[in-house]
Amino acid sequence: MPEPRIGVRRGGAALNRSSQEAPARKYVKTRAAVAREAAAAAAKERPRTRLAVKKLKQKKPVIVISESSSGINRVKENRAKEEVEGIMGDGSGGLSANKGVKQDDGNAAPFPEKVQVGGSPMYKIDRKLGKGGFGQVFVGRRITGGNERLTGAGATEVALKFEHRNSKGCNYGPPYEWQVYNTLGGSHGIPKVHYKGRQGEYYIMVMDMLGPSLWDVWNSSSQSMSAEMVACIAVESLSILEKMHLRGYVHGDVKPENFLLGQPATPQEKKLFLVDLGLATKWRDTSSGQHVEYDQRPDMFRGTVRYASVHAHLGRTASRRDDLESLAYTLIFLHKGRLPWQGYQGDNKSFLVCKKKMGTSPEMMCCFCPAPFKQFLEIVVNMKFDEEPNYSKLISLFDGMIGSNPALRPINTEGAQKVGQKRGRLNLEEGDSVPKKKVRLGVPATQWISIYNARQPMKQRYHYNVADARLAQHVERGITDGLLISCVASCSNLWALIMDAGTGFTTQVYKLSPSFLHKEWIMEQWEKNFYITSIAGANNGSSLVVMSKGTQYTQQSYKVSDSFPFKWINKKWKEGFHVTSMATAGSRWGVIMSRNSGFSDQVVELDFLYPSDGIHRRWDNGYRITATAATWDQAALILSIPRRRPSDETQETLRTSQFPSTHVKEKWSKNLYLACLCYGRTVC
Ligand SMILES: Nc1ncnc2c1ncn2[C@@H]1O[C@H](COP(=O)(O)OP(=O)(O)OP(=O)(O)O)[C@@H](O)[C@H]1O
Repeated sequence: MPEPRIGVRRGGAALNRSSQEAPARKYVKTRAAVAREAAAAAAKERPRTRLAVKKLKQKKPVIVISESSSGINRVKENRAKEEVEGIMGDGSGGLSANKGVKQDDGNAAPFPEKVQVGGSPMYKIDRKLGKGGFGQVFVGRRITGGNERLTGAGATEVALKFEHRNSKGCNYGPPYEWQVYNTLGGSHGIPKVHYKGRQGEYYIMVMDMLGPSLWDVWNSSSQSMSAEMVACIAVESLSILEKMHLRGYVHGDVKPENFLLGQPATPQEKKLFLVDLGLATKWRDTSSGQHVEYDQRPDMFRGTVRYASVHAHLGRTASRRDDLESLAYTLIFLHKGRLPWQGYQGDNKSFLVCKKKMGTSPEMMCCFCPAPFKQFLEIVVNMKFDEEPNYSKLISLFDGMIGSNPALRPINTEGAQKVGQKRGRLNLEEGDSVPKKKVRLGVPATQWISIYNARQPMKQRYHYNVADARLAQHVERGITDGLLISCVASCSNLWALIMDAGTGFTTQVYKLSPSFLHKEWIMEQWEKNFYITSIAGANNGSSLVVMSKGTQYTQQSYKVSDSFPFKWINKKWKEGFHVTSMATAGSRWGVIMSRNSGFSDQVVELDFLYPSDGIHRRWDNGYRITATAATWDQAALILSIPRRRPSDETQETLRTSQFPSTHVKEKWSKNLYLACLCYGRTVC
């Protein structure tokens, strides 16, 4: 069966080494970054749905500790009851897909017998051509007007795409897809829409009638396609995508079901078309001509799980690279007949598929495929968010696999031929003088991630490989020397402890406990006006929680869950909370959010490897890393904009296989101090 898709209509280069040490990543403010910050500041004046940070009245606190089945909170105001939020251990958030948006209109209003919309001829509805998650497509046989033509507005047979007016895609009027067809319809490889309008309960689009989809062809040819056939598909689909991208759109749902051939026994039968523009989005802003801004919302998935790019799974803003990654999976599927992540089921299917995509090296994925498949996959999965694809080069990869006589090719490749003639084919080595770092190695590795901030000179101390029994003596010695704990972490069930003189806290308590996290103790301390300032969890499930007095927090809430709790974080952001600490214990996440955190905005970077590209983009927009945590599978970084900007915004990151003891000393000599620390997945 074709793979269902999920979606709502309308809508860094990491390491090229396994567990070796990574060089320092440094934020240096360039002129371009300053300009981008100014643009971002201007953009902030526009309404944003992202964060609505309400300023709370700073009343004299009345402590109410509230607990319900839904969460653990410390409320420092008289508004306790309405503030109780969060579910401990419900596993919400993470990579959960945006389910339930597809409408099965099985029991919707009956389809009319005849259709006439937007000045079209009258059509009688004939056989069904196909059904997707949003619409149903029928043959429309013209019964008035027109002439005996096979194609065009007066064609005797057209395709009629129906979408029920109550379907999710039509909440705000006609389907969003109509708008996209207005711009793209009739351009190379996109069918033309001749008429559209509403009739009764349905929005109806009258378009060129096409033939079978590539999925149909694959299915009726013993579920495999020859390398030459797939190479032709690659060449032509790349030229279709190139033209679509040139017009500022990404398709967003590239898959075999959405590539249709022309009608059989017509001159179009070997021509390739791309349909279903309902998930298309703009990668380029029409008025400014600028690339759209980067963002990641890990709970936002649009597309079809089997073919979606990893970035789409992770909720990153769609860009040209995503169509190409989906095309790579489409081509491999058509040739090999299977993708390694088929067969996953259940609630966390999207997470498991994404993990498998990340964990399968291009070599593994393309074994038994001709070399261009691997080369293509490698190029597209290593592309940056706003990188312009080198379409000619990508087409060139497959060119050599295709017979030289165009008339004998199983698929027309006219579009690509034109592109090729115009530009001339590129030498494959061209532009490859600087080898790109590969992000997907298929060799997972865990490392320390350490973050350093520029600060006034101060005393800082670190301890690592600390067993439970030795923790107290380190802490006590630190306290005697005027230091308090600023950060804790864990690796191999041993603790790492950072103590310094610059925390601003007045008093501190901490608790080692066999559970993640010790609710009763936390609530007791909340009652005494302590707030959680640092947490760590060990693989054996134990935790170290540090709570302090003298913070600026006015309210605190925490959540423990089995997947990264983005949904909860997003909800708390809207209530004015920000993430102030984060940790993992095995595969569980623990996130602490506080009110009055001193941040004006916050974002998340979550990935199956260290998300270099995303971090650099956030840095350029004024964000700095303020919390990190990682499991064996994923690394998460919280980046925030402080309300009061420090005079020196320098931040550096390091990834090292050993605790970065010598590096820390080097950083100290440059007045850079450890600010966050975690151990977990950084390479995939
Ligand atoms: N112009 C056309 N000519 C012939 N068949 C078509 C045409 N457009 C669509 N179809 C058929 O109808 C099916 C559903 O169409 P389409 O993909 O546009 O609907 P959808 O509801 O948006 O699907 P999806 O669930 O993929 O979003 C296609 O897979 C194809 O088989």
